[in-house]
Amino acid sequence: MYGAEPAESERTAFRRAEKRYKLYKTPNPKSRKKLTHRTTDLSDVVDFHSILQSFERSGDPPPGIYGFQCPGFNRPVFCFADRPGFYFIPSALTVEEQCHWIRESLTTFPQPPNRTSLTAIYGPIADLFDAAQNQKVLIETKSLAADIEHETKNGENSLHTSKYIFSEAPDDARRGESCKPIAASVLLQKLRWSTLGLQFDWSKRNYDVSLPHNKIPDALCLLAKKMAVPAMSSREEFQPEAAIVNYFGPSDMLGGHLDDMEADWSKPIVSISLGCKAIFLLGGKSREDNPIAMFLRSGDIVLMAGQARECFHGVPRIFTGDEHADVATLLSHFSDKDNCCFMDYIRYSRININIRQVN
Ligand SMILES: O=C(O)CCC(=O)C(=O)O
Ligand SMILES: [Fe+2]
Repeated sequence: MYGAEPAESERTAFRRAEKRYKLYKTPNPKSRKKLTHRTTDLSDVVDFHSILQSFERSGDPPPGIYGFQCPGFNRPVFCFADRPGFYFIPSALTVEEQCHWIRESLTTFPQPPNRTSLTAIYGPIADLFDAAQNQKVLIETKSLAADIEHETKNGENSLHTSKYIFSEAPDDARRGESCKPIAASVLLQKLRWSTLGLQFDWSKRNYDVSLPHNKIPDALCLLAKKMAVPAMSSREEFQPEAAIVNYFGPSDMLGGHLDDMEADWSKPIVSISLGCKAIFLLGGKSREDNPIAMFLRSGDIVLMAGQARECFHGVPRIFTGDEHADVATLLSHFSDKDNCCFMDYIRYSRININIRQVN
């Protein structure tokens, strides 16, 4: 009672859970130089894949969880009794579909006019994944830089021009460059998000409808409409208008937050997991509520609608590497020569596509 105040970082139940599951590096007792990962107690993490297996065998879900069959779905959908509006659809996507959306997330989705986490620094840059695959480098070209300065001075819109381009060889690059070339592969590792459809402005935490954008791709729109059905009333259809694609590397995490910039919270956020396994924390309406921890694997889909839209949530942990990532089947689909670059990326990464109705 009279003990020291808890540190700021440990104040809330949500923060304590994040600390419990995040990746920690500790000194390796066997080697003075190397760091090792601290073992994490995963015994409280809900595993919907094993729940699905026993549910299909016996029809009995664990206490506090219920499963139901939704028309058009060949697998049951699960809910928590005390988190209305949250839906978990295990293995919603086939491995072929997962491969398709991983390819799209890396090649098409980061293309201008879609903005990415790199746009603020380099302007719109095209064909990042292709450039990384072909060992290209990003260079700043003096002539283009001068053009853009001229355009900007004349009040013209330079949203579609960038003074940075990818170049084949460092030798070529040296000619026009005014700063050090950056390997496309390094930039790809730094890619954290891209936005589709209506563009989300992270600095204002709002949708900026004045920014140029394309409509959400038709196939993604169709998938989201189909997957949203368990969370929609039978009279309404989900209308996807925006999507945020998150790219996670081995030590990345997404802190506890609410997604509250959409007008109608009765509509779900459709959230697709691809690549390495992760832990998802679903809190309550206060950061003081104890969050539920669950595994998210490639192909799982989560819906958050209604009351669940008011629940804090986050991703404190990604499991990379062959042992814990649960990506063996996925990797085997990418193992041929033409796809090995996707395999190299996804072995150590997770991608999340979350699709939203904004208005
Ligand atoms: O990565 C996830 O599974 C969740 C992503 C998320 O909550 C968000 O982008 O708002
Ligand atoms: Fe979110």
